[in-house]
Amino acid sequence: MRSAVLVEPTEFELQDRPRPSPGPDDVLVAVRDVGICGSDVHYYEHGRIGDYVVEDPLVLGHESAGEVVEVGENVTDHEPGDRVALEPGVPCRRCAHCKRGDYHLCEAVRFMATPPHDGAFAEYVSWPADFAYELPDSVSTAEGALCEPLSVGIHACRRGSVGTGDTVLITGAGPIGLMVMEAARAAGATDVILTDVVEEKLAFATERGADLTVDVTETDLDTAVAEYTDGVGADVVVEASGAEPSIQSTIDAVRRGGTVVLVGLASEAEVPFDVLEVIDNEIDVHGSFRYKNTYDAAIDLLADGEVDVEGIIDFESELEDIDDAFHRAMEPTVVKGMISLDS
Ligand SMILES: NC(=O)C1=CN([C@@H]2O[C@H](COP(=O)(O)OP(=O)(O)OC[C@H]3O[C@@H](n4cnc5c(N)ncnc54)[C@H](O)[C@@H]3O)[C@@H](O)[C@H]2O)C=CC1
Ligand SMILES: CC(=O)[C@H](N)C(=O)O
Repeated sequence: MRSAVLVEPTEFELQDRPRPSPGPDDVLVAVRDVGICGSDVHYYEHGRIGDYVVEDPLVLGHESAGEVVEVGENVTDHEPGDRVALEPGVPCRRCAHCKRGDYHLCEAVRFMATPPHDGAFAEYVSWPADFAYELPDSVSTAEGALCEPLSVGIHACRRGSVGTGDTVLITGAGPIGLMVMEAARAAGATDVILTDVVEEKLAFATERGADLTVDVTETDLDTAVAEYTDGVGADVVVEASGAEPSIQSTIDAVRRGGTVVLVGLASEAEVPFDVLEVIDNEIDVHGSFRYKNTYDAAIDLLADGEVDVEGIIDFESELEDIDDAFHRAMEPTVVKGMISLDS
């Protein structure tokens, strides 16, 4: 089968690898659509993210969906022809975190495209059947693939308890910030503010329904949020840029008693944070790591037309053009590139 393998930083090789055989509890999926995530681009450029280092050739891609072509002998809930979205992190199912339901925090998780585990830029993937979610006819496989970043958005909104009538400030209008906006709207937020440092990203956020956008290179965020909320502050702030000044700004922009959710990964682990403001204003600060139990919700929201994920796709490329696709994905105004496979 055709596989795009990262053999060195900035070097993909198209290899012919053996087609995997599904284990007894697995489905074999013919991959149809895979999103290019910022983390794929980071591995491509630098060969590592923090402690995760690409030491051996690696297949990238963890936002994927396709068609089931074979099922293992124990699989009863899928059959060939089903179209499925693949949840990319499979936990051990036995550790304390898994047993208490926090399977996304499993330290032995096998997460696609995180070294040493291969991802989905390949013709076929064999995957545990219970981490393959059937797509209804109305949901495309491109949308199925984008259930992954949408899941990050849903989990972040759950972590922030976003609810009806809330004003939500999202810092960073990349794919994750935009998916947080979709999830926040679906959770009942009535006012959504997005920030960025790239004008085109903010224009796109406005097109997609942001009530207010703030270019933080030109406008003071505190002042803009205070004006919009009559001096109260945002109910929930979701940080989705990873930029240090943006992380720091969350504390001033949230209302007293409000919630800050940190999603963006800072390039340095230590970011100075005003602890006294957190205490004085009784601000809840939550980390948000990937997601758990979000795929069913994501698919239902897509099927009901409650969220739009396909609108963030800038371009689709074939597996053979993956090098070009990664270069396009690096352009600052591009939100989402996809790799599509036909057979
Ligand atoms: N916690 C988790 O489970 C996950 C975290 N992430 C992280 O979330 C962040 C966002 O992911 P993507 O949208 O894919 O990244 P991205 O890089 O495509 O988007 C980030 C956006 O933030 C903007 N930005 C940069 N500096 C800013 C500032 N000072 N204020 C406001 N906006 C600023 C950029 O122009 C860009 O549009 C990244 O740090 C990524 O690593 C992504 C997936 C899962
Ligand atoms: C941090 C990422 O972008 C990636 N989706 C992951 O969950 O590892």
